[in-house]
Amino acid sequence: MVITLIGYRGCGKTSVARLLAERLGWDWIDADVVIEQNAGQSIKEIFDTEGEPGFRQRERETIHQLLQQDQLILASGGGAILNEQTRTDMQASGPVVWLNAPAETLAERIEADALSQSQRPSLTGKSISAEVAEVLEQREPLYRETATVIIDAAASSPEQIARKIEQVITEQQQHKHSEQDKGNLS
Ligand SMILES: Nc1ncnc2c1ncn2[C@@H]1O[C@H](COP(=O)(O)OP(=O)(O)OP(=O)(O)O)[C@@H](O)[C@H]1O
Ligand SMILES: O=C(O)C1=C[C@@H](O)[C@@H](O)[C@H](O)C1
Ligand SMILES: [Mg+2]
Repeated sequence: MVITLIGYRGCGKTSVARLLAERLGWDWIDADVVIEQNAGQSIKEIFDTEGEPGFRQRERETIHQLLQQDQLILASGGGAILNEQTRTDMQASGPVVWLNAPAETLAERIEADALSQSQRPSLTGKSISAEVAEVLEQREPLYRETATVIIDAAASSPEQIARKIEQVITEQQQHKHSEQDKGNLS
């Protein structure tokens, strides 16, 4: 089983993936980092040389591979859910957790993170706050549709969020098993 974290840049996927993996004793990995390692280029360089379509193809292939692992927390890229096959692959591999936060919170976090800004290409050429508002609105239905768990990622710390995810997923698994037991008895 793989637990996949989805959500816009700055929602906390990397921070929470590490903490959740520690709690469960699982591995964690960041899809963006694997894409960069495989390409030997930064995401910005991939966008420059291959355009967004080239990056998206690499992203789809990388996530497909990573989802073959077991006991893994996968921090996906902010736009990974744009691909239908990736959405289906994520759901088939285990719980998909959307870290949901308002556009203003995301923009504040992205603006405060100089490293992220230098390494991540602009998607629209607009200011960060205008881009987050516009792109989040487009993607929100896809995050919602793909998620099997939705978590408020603005109101609490990464530690609290990791604890909450563990709790919700454990409850969902217990429910699934008790439904299967009922099916086996009937
Ligand atoms: N729950 C939180 N409360 C406050 N700050 C947070 C929270 N989660 C993450 N942050 C901060 O927001 C920034 C972005 O977090 P992080 O890198 O984990 O997000 P991400 O979803 O992996 O972003 P990206 O898509 O750019 O990789 C970091 O500076 C992190 O410390
Ligand atoms: O939101 C997006 O489309 C992106 C988010 C990042 O995680 C990277 O995957 C890349 O910069 C694209
Ligand atoms: Mg990250």
